[in-house]
Amino acid sequence: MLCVGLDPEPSRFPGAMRGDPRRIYDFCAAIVDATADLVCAFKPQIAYFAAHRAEDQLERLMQHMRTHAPQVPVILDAKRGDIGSTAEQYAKEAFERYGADAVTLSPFMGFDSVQPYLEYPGKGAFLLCRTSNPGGDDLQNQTLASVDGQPRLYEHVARLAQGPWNRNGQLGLVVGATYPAEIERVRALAPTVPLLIPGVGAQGGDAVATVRAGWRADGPIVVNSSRAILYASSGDDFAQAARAEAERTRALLEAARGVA
Ligand SMILES: O=C(O)c1cc(=O)[nH]c(=O)n1[C@@H]1O[C@H](COP(=O)(O)O)[C@@H](O)[C@H]1O
Repeated sequence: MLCVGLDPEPSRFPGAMRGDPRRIYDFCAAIVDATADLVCAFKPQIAYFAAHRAEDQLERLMQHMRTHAPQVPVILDAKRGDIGSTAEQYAKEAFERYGADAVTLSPFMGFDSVQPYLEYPGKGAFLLCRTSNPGGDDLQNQTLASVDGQPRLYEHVARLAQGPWNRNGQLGLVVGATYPAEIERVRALAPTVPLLIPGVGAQGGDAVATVRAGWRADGPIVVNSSRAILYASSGDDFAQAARAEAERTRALLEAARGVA
């Protein structure tokens, strides 16, 4: 159930790497090598690469993961969302340029903004549903008076992803570990779609409550932790420390599933 998020921030790199954006690949590859046998996915966040003009390092990292951890799917966290013709370019970027297995998307622009990603057989898209940040409330918790039953916006997204939008079983949903009650609600509405759940670790989400609310034998969950694992140590033992933190988080998730 554990996904390690790859959000490289050079100012937090250890030792001689600190502050050097040219070491983004080296840092992330070391984390990948140290944790690959513990995880069900890796999730590189594209902004952490693009902000440093390090897209070439992201390409190398994607290649590294394919070669050294071919069993681990890679979710490119890009949170895209645009009209169909532009979405086609974003889909090409995610699936052809970077070779990602899945991508994160904002569903705000509607089904035609999601459809181009679904043209890639075997690839997945996780739609933002109830995000981990406090401001997620501002729109996602609004009631839709025009829809039957007057659901909240995030509940409507969950229904669409479980039903009419999920034409080939390629959709999943993003729900924050910081709101377990809402994870439970999403699970009731979307019992079988995979849930990507960020927010454990640095954002303080409850790993045990997350698993109890979201995990089902026929409904997988992918629980992401980024900073708590990446920066578990600021010393030269950073990769070992990342592994230890990943083991600790994974054990918590597994224990919670035992009683789920
Ligand atoms: O789509 C995401 O991955 C995402 C959705 C969400 O609701 N909250 C959220 O934190 N994320 C991402 O998940 C990661 C969380 O990082 P940490 O808080 O360091 O574990 C970041 O890359 C965020 O961009």
